[in-house]
Amino acid sequence: MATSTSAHIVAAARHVTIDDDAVRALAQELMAAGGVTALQQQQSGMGWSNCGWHYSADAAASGPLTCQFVFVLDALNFCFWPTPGLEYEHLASGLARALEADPRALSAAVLSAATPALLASWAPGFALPQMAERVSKVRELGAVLGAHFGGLASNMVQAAGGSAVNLIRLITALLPGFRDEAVYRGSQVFLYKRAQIVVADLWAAYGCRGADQLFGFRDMAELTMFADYRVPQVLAHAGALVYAPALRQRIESLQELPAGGEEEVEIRAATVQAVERVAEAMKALGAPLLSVELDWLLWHRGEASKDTIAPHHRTLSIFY
Ligand SMILES: Nc1nc2c(c(CN[C@H]3C=C[C@H](O)[C@@H]3O)cn2[C@@H]2O[C@H](COP(=O)(O)O)[C@@H](O)[C@H]2O)c(=O)[nH]1
Repeated sequence: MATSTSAHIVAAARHVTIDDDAVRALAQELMAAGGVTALQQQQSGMGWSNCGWHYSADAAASGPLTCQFVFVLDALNFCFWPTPGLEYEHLASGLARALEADPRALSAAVLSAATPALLASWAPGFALPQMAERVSKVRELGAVLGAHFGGLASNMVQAAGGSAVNLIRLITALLPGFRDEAVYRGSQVFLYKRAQIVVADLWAAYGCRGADQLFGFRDMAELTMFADYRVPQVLAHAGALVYAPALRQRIESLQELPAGGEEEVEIRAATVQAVERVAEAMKALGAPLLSVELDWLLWHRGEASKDTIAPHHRTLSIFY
């Protein structure tokens, strides 16, 4: 769904285009840089090591805590940029420390009664932007897990029966905070960044299993990349995304783009499409990667270069 609706937008876009020569060049560069092997390294570590988090014991035993952690983390995995220096990994490591201190730290009861003080304790030293919004996202998650799944996100995952698409449908049906949708010139577009990243992070955290195992999925190939603000920054730097001069000027002068506006939706849709095309180009070069795997490669690349390349777009979002 995310792929098809974003394709229509790219065809009609006025502010963003995709440069297919740059797409091919980026694919070649990723191949030359050992993209696939770096990915395999990431896949084993999956960046979890960069959160200083040691729940591999729980994940190896197919425990429920890793799953609970991922759902809470990705319910909050948006819009860090308003707080200088705040990054995803600060929240990830803060949540991990909370769990290590008390395995009940992310129970549905605790989540349902979340307060700004509790969330602040998950990112010590940083003022989380949009705190009221973040508290409501955590309370929403706690209430739904308590009402429908015995308090455990792992029960929600089991209800999806090994299908990533079913899990995304469950998440977006029950948790309004994950309904990352827009109306672009009268047509509905589904981006579902956090709903998809929950599934991909679960898959990675439990060791990229097949559908025959708990926390495994048979249809990860159906997912798109996660339309955030870091990957478009990497694609624009590579010339794969080309912004109209007026838009480029707004982004480079750090002017905010309104959420749901034409420019923001075109950036996100073109990012989804451009990554699909890079994946196609890498497949043609002999490196068949899932869009989610290519996403991680590009995201980690963005983390490494974010302060040296042109700035990312700034939208005060709750979706990414
Ligand atoms: N497309 C995509 N966007 C991702 C992620 C992640 C973290 N996942 C990795 C972490 C451990 C595992 O290795 C996962 O792979 C965060 N974001 C988004 O980036 C944005 C910037 O965040 P920062 O630079 O912190 O401020 C923000 O919108 C945030 O929502 C991803 O993987 N892909």
